[in-house]
Formats: sequence, C-alpha cells, structure tokens
Amino acid sequence: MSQPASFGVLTVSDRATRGEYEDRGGPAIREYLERVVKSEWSDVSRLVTDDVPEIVSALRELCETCCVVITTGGTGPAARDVTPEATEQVCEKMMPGFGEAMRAVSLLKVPTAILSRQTAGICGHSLVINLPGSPKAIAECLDAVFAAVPYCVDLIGGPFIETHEEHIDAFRPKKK
Ligand SMILES: Nc1ncnc2c1ncn2[C@@H]1O[C@H](COP(=O)(O)OP(=O)(O)OP(=O)(O)O)[C@@H](O)[C@H]1O
Ligand SMILES: Nc1nc2c(c(=O)[nH]1)N[C@H]1C(S)=C(S)[C@@H](COP(=O)(O)O)O[C@H]1N2
Repeated sequence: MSQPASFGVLTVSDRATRGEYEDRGGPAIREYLERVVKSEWSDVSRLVTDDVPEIVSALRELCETCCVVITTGGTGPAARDVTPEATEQVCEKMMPGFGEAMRAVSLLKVPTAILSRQTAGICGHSLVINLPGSPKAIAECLDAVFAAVPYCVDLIGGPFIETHEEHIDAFRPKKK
C-alpha cells in the first residue's frame, strides 16, 4: 500500500498574518480536501506574509514532505502580490494549464478573475497549485482542476490518491 498523502496548505496574506482578519483560506482548503479526498491524508498548514523569501522558504519546506501544496492569496496585480513569482522560483517545471483552467471557470463567476496570475508547477515530488485569496474562490478553482491532480501526483512519484467520485471523478488514462 502506498504512503498516506500529505497536503501542504499555505495561506499568503499580510492581513491574516497581522491578525487583521482570521485566516479563512487555509480552513476552506482543508474543508475541500475533507470532502473530496477518499484515501488517507493529512495536512501541514502554514501562514506567511506576502514576501517572496518567506513564501519560497515555506514552499520549500512543504514540498519536502507533501505531494501537493496548495497556496491561497497573493496572485493579483498589486505590488505585494508575489505568490506566482515565489512559485516559479521553487518549481523546476511550470504547469500553466492549471492556471488557465482555473481562470476560465472563475471568469464565468466573476469578471475580475482575469486579475489572478495563479499558476502551478512541480517542485521535486510535489505539485504546487496557486489559488486566489478570496475564500469563495477555493472550491470554484479546485473543482476545475482536481480531477487531474491524482494522475499528476502518480507521474511525479507520489502516493496513490483516491477521490470521492460524487464530488471529483479522478481521471487516469488507461495503460495499454
Ligand atoms: N486568508 C484570508 N482569509 C480570509 N479572507 C481573505 C483571506 N485572503 C483574502 N481574503 C479576502 O479575500 C478578498 C481578496 O483579498 P486580497 O486580494 O486583498 O487578498 P490578498 O492580497 O491575497 O491578501 P492580503 O491583502 O491579506 O495580503 C478580500 O475580501 C479579503 O478580505
Ligand atoms: N474564482 C474566483 N477567482 C478569483 C476571484 C474570485 O472571487 N473568485 N477574485 C479575483 C480577484 S478580485 C483578484 S484581485 C484576483 C487575485 O486575488 P489574490 O491577490 O487574493 O490572490 O483573483 C481573482 N480570482
């Protein structure tokens, strides 16, 4: 049997870090995983400011042990929105289809979805996925890509992830 999957959950928010509001992004990601992931899993959660070295260091730490690291926040056009830059710094391969698919679905909900530069990439044996900071964006975006996540994790040497089919029907191309 393969190892249980460990998911990294990284909230990037100046205001949540300062305590100006309670972080609702991290809990929303964990709730999503609770609903969708059927196989055994655990999470490692972190909260950092919108600062490239801090984000890079948290991503590197999480990618050491997690097969998927999901970030929320810091994807927009403002000066301190730098999560995609930090993601590019740690990933050896970018997976631009994730950002494209999430924006396409989000644009059907809100015109400002185009303002998110969210992306994804591979760091060692870990898939990093950026989500916008808005807590309601989390399920909207993950629903658009999660069916491809288990196979991506297979391909990068991670554990076998099973999903609850009524929520997400994980797609694995059949081997000949
Ligand atoms: N971690 C979070 N928890 C709760 N609400 C959040 C969080 N991050 C963002 N939001 C909310 O989502 C909306 C978009 O926020 P914004 O784009 O300013 O966030 P950010 O730049 O990712 O984070 P911050 O401004 O805190 O550094 C706002 O209404 C904000 O209150
Ligand atoms: N699905 C979805 N995507 C969304 C949004 C949203 O509410 N729902 N907000 C948008 C807005 S208003 C911004 S500014 C960008 C970047 O947000 P961030 O800087 O918090 O990551 O994400 C966009 N993507």
